[in-house]
Amino acid sequence: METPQAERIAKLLSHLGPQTSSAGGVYRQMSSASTGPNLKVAVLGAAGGIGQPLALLLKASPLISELSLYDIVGTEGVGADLSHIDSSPKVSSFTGAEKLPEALYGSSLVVIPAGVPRKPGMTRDDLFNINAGIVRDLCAAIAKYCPEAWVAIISNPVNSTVPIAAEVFKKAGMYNPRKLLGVTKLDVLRANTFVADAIGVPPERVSVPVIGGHAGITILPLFSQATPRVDVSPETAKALTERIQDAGTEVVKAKAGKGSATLSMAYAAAKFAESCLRAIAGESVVECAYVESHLTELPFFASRVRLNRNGIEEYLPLGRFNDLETANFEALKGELRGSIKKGVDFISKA
Ligand SMILES: NC(=O)c1ccc[n+]([C@@H]2O[C@H](COP(=O)([O-])OP(=O)(O)OC[C@H]3O[C@@H](n4cnc5c(N)ncnc54)[C@H](O)[C@@H]3O)[C@@H](O)[C@H]2O)c1
Ligand SMILES: O=C(O)C[C@H](O)C(=O)O
Repeated sequence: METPQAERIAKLLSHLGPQTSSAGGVYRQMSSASTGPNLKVAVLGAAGGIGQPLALLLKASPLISELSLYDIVGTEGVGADLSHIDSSPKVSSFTGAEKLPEALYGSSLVVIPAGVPRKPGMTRDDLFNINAGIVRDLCAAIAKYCPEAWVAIISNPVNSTVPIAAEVFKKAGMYNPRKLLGVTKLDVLRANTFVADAIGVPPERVSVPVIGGHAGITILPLFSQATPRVDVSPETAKALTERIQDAGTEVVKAKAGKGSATLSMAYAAAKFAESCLRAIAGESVVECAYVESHLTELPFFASRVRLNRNGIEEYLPLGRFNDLETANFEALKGELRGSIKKGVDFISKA
């Protein structure tokens, strides 16, 4: 049952996000679970382009008791602003490394959008030199101060930053691969949107699994497993695949030096976080995520996973590929393997 307060928030903010095929818009989903547990969620990089709208969306979640905002600069202003919204989550703000332990302590879920974004002409891998160290240090703190937390990584290059996190956690002796998730949800939202346009149905009704990784050709949408049925020519399927693979670059170009996707990413991350919180609360939830995996010969791979209170409960089979998907699957392996190795080596050879 929705509480009046949650209902108000849902109404006030519902214009910001469309309904989804699975269970309604992000606010509606959050409100409908208003009787859920009290959970602390930490956002690391909370004052950034993704962090701020993500924090706003999470402030509307009745599943959250404390929204802990952390950044190396400017967190207090964001926190003060959000704290005036009359929704349940209590906002706490922490700036600077010395405040990180307090920001993390007691968290059930840590979402990490900290790090630099791309500028036109860059690949996600070009961010490695800066973001690898940021993710390493944040994960070392998570290992110390909230080792039981679920960790959702947004910082690019995701194909490498998730293996980095895994290695840091292994070194700390607390690694649980079932609770470490690379956020690839934006690829799913994009696939749903572009396919909906192509087949002439509302995007809310479309669900396209996207597997592989989160960079260029490693992003592999599976139209053959979409609902509703995607009946398009091979040429259209190829063009759609390429648009989904290049969608991040499309936004980087359009922002012309002012960063990469922030608003769509915040929306995707809020929905993803909500799925994690629902799972922590005991629901069974299916999401696509980039995780340590044995479904392929690659040690990390994005696929559909079923989440429950312990993290990943089940790695859903990849299913049958059509010819285009088979070719794309073969094509992505080299790049993804290289990105994983680069992340692992960054920690193990340090
Ligand atoms: N996974 C995805 O689908 C996806 C989508 C979009 C962007 N991204 C990535 O997310 C990251 C953030 O993008 P953005 O647009 O929000 O960038 P941004 O520069 O606007 O914000 C990043 C924030 O991180 C903070 N930060 C830097 N170092 C930090 C540290 N050590 N600890 C805590 N915070 C720190 C900065 O102060 C800043 O506020 C980028 O790496 C970008 O490529 C991923
Ligand atoms: O493209 C980027 O650099 C950001 C993000 O990974 C995206 O897919 O939008």
